Parts: sequence; structure tokens; C-alpha cells
Amino acid sequence: MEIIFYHPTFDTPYWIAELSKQLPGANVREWKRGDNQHADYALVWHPPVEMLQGRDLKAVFALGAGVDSILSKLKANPEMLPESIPLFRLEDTGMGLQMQEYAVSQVLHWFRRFDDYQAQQQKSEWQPLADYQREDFTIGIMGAGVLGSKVAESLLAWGFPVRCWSRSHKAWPNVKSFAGADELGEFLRETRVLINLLPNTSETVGIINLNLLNQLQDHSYLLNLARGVHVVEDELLQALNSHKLKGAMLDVFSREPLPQESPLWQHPRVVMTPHIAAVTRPQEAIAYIARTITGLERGDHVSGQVDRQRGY
Ligand SMILES: NC(=O)C1=CN([C@@H]2O[C@H](COP(=O)(O)OP(=O)(O)OC[C@H]3O[C@@H](n4cnc5c(N)ncnc54)[C@H](OP(=O)(O)O)[C@@H]3O)[C@@H](O)[C@H]2O)C=CC1
Ligand SMILES: O=C(O)C(=O)CO
Repeated sequence: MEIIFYHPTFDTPYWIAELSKQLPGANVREWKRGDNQHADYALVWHPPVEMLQGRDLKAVFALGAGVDSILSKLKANPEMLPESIPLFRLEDTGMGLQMQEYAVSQVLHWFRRFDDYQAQQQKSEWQPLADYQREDFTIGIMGAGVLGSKVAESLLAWGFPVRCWSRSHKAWPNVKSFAGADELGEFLRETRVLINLLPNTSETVGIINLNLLNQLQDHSYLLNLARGVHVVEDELLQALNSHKLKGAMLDVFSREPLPQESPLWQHPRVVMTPHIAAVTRPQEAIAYIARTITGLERGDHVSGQVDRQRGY
């Protein structure tokens, strides 16, 4: 079995060595320009078109959870990967836990009013504030998939009321489920902390705009863990400046790195990280890919295949 690997920043020799260990009998090689030799599987992130085009592959694996970059490249170059070749993505592989850490720590930060205490400290002000109550701190998770479900689980464990919004209804214990455009307003109405874990598709671009933010509880918070293009950044600033939103924590931006001139850098109630909410963990990802390839070779049903029509 021949496997080609391409990632612009990963430690390629490590990945090749580990994949070879877990898939004995497979020949795993780094793909380099000009390599047109046969391959059965391709493992990729931001692949050049020529890497995939014209190949008779059994499957392609995206080395991340979101497949928006590969799907947008495919839109411009449909010949890069025919529909008959399945595209897989990473399901969790350690990202669920990282998203839990991120979401729980920031929700607790807001809930315990550490943002207010930090602002008071700037003014050398010693002033205990009234506690927030959990019943006023409903968490609304947009995107109830692999990562959304993990985040919901972790916040439930901390006793917060949790609701989710997705395309289809979920039957998760103790989580109120809302689905589709018709139920979005109802989902937002009681949400105090909005956590975004949607995929980037034509339906979700720009979904977090002023109209949506205005439907949240007053003095709400936004945690964007998914993609920058979900948020209309100018309108987010309007919602912050009108105090409809009390704070925002952003891991992702419409342009990355965030341009120096962005007013988000300086906003006193915006905190940010440079797209690190959940990164690909090599060991878990390699184990998942090896398991999935083994399953495909046996003809088993395996999960993780992207539905290209839906876009995720
Ligand atoms: N910041 C970071 O470091 C990282 C960000 N990400 C981002 O997180 C995203 C989510 O990952 P993951 O949980 O694995 O993805 P999943 O595909 O498992 O979940 C996607 C969820 O979004 C819902 N959804 C999709 N389209 C719509 C829509 N139009 N309206 C309402 N709901 C919709 C789906 O609904 P349904 O269940 O009904 O199909 C599903 O619940 C990734 O696409 C990626 O962009 C991922 C990893 C790291
Ligand atoms: O896996 C993804 O989609 C990511 O955004 C990784 O940072």
C-alpha cells in the first residue's frame, strides 16, 4: 500500500515514521513536487492541486477537523479530487479535550467576573461584586457535532444550563436542542454565552452578525472557536460597543494572522488567541488514520467521511 503525505508545517519525518509503525506493510512517503508515482491514500493539509489531481486514490485524509480550505480549493479546481474519491477528516483525535479546556476556562473566567476584576485592578479599585448565578448563565453552542458535544458535556459537568443549535435535533441528556433557521431565534433568546463550533460552509459564513448578537441576552459573551468568517467583525465591535455583548474571546479571525490595524487587538473587552483552540495531536490522529485505513481495506463502515454537498 502506498501513502503520500503533505503538510506545510508538521514534522513530516515523525509522521512518516509513526504511520509506518502503525500500518506495517505500507510505504509512506513525503509528497514532493514532481512525484507522480502511484499512491493509494493521501494525507494532506493545504495540498497543492497537482498533488491530488489525476490520481486513482482510495481516499484522502485531511489532517484537521475543518475541511473548508480543501473544499474551497476543490470548488476552484473540481478536477483535483473526483466525487468518487472519499474525503475524510479528523474526528476529535484529542481536539475535543482541548476545546473543553478552552471553553470551560473562559466560561468560568466570565462567570466568576474575572474580566471585571481585571478591569478594576487596572484602576487600583478594591470592590467585591455581586455573584452571577448559573441560571442566568445559559450556554448556547452553535454546532452540535463532534466538538460541540464534548464542550456541552464539560459545561454540563460544571452545572451550567446548556443548549445547542444544529441542522438536525439532538437527544442529549440535559441539553435543550434547537435545529434549523426556524429555531435559531428561540435558541438565542436565553443564551448568555454563545459558543461557536460550526463548520465553515456557504450557509454559515457571516452567521454571527449584529442581527444575531442582538437576539442574545443583554450583556452576553461570545466565544468563537470555529472559523473567523463566521463572525462579521465590524458588527461584533458594534455589539461590544453598545454593551449588548460584555465580552468576546476569539481564537479565529477572518484574516489570519489578524492584521495589525484591526481594532480587535485593542478592544478592552476582547481577548484572543492565535488559532490554537484545538490543534492536531499527532499520536491520536495517526492512530485514527491507521484505524480508518485498516477498516477501509477490510471493507468496514468507517466514520469521518465528509459530505461534500453539505460542506462538512
Ligand atoms: N479553532 C480551532 O483550533 C479549531 C476549529 N475547528 C472548527 O470546528 C468546526 C467543528 O468541528 P466538528 O465538531 O468536528 O464538526 P462536525 O462536523 O462534527 O459538527 C458540525 C456541527 O455543525 C452543525 N451545522 C452545520 N451546518 C449547519 C447549519 N447550516 N446550521 C446549523 N447547524 C449546522 C452540524 O449539524 P448536524 O449535527 O445537524 O449535522 C453539526 O452539529 C470545524 O469545522 C472547524 O472549522 C476545529 C478544530 C480546531
Ligand atoms: O483542525 C482544524 O480544523 C483546525 O482549525 C486546526 O487548528
